[in-house]
Amino acid sequence: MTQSVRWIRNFVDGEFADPDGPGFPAVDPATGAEFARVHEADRELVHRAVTGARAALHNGWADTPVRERTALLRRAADRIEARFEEFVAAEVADTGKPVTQARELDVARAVANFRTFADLIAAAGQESFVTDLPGGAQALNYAVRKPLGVVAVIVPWNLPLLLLTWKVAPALGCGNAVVVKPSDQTPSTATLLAEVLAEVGLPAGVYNVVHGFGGDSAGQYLTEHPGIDGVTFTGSSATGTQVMRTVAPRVRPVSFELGGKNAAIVFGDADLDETLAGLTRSVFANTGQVCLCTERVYVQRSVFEDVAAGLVERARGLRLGDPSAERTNTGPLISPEHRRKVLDYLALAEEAGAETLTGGGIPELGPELDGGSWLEPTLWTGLTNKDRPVREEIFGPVAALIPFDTEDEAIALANDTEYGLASSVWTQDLRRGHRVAQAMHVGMSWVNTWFLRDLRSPFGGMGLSGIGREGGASSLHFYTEPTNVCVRL
Ligand SMILES: NC(=O)C1=CN([C@@H]2O[C@H](COP(=O)(O)OP(=O)(O)OC[C@H]3O[C@@H](n4cnc5c(N)ncnc54)[C@H](O)[C@@H]3O)[C@@H](O)[C@H]2O)C=CC1
Ligand SMILES: O=C(O)/C=C/C=C(\O)C(=O)O
Repeated sequence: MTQSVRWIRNFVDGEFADPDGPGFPAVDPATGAEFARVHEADRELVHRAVTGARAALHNGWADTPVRERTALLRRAADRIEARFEEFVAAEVADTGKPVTQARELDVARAVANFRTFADLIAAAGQESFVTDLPGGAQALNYAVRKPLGVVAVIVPWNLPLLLLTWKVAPALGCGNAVVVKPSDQTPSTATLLAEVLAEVGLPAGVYNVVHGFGGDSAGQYLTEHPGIDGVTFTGSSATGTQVMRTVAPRVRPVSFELGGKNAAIVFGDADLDETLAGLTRSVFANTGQVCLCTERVYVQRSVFEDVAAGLVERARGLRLGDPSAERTNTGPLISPEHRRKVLDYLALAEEAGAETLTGGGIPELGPELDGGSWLEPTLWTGLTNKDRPVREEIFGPVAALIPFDTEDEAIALANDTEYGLASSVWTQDLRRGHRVAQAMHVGMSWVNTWFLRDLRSPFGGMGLSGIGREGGASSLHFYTEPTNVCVRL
């Protein structure tokens, strides 16, 4: 008896569309096994999603009272909690990430994203100014914030649900309709979210999902569509550039969170244990596939050997293996293609004369995981800022350790990059911590911690790392357009 195929479907105008082609495979990166087929949206389906979104705005969603929209966000959070383990299982199947991480980071953050933006939007006020005029008269200026409109939400595969809800929650809360294009590699949780949002009463057409690839597929069809009013995108800098070109003729606003080549600076006075624990997270979390991950570790010469030895020990202690096992804390890379890219950087590092302190190869994890995209956590010394593995985003469980002598030298080395996303500074001298953190040419600068998030704070990068910020008031600004009203009193 042939088993029936499990389909991951597009959600358009309040309904799951029936698959009408061969689709493409959904593959478990831990094993390499196909577990479902994904319905690739064609141009016509993307068009239906965008026009359905526009109709939903006109049919009342954009004018729904804020208290109803925020109540809906809260119900969505409750419903994700009720279906928590389904979301965890879907995220683990798509990414191969450890189940513990999916629970503690990815799905927990999805709930927090909905609740935080419900709170923020419910409490948001509006700008107003009283303007003094000659002769004692006055005018009142106030800005009314309106939804941006139909927002294209394009997200990558590394933190699929976290990044999706980070954008969808404020977008919906501000009264927009969205068309979501998840990565072809991680289609499941966006689809599950469609079920949840329908269950909690979101009107048809307000949330749409179109599956597919980038160029010549759903991503391009969506960004080319004249009916979208803005794009929020997280992914590579190269794709960000492409999206920007596509929307430029129609002058649509973009919010881009792109790549990083993030530095950590470790001073001689840093608490060694705390620093090693922090660096282990910042280099290897999610197998190095977080835009915030550290790939350059600058260490003051006096503690270089201790930091290198300690980090090697901790890297070797990471537990790669079956993602569903509670003890596993490190998963595979997302795909064979991505592992090929990371392996190419390993070869480049060797050519540049790097010493590999640990890792550098493909681990043997047993026959069940042989088809997965596994890679050993890897640390190098002997590279400089001139070498490509120290200049280009690798997006894997790898970092270069580089010594420095003075604070000024550390700042110069860390800022010697075209990216500008995140940094971390490790020191017990808090004056220095503030000073160096502020000198970093980045959007997010941590001191004695990493990836500690307050969702009210601005998040994003400069240079090749992006345009604009999301989080807190920054999200509310991106997902709305102000109309300033000036009344002569
Ligand atoms: N948050 C981050 O900083 C991320 C960085 N990356 C980096 O990007 C590299 C490539 O990974 P990809 O998955 O190819 O990332 P990507 O940036 O190409 O893809 C991200 C999203 O954009 C879509 N997309 C791609 N081309 C598009 C186009 N022309 N128009 C509209 N949408 C488009 C994709 O389908 C996906 O949903 C990785 O090796 C990594 O270095 C990848 C994922 C996240
Ligand atoms: O905490 C967040 O909102 C986002 C974290 C990570 C990314 O944006 C990323 O890896 O792209």
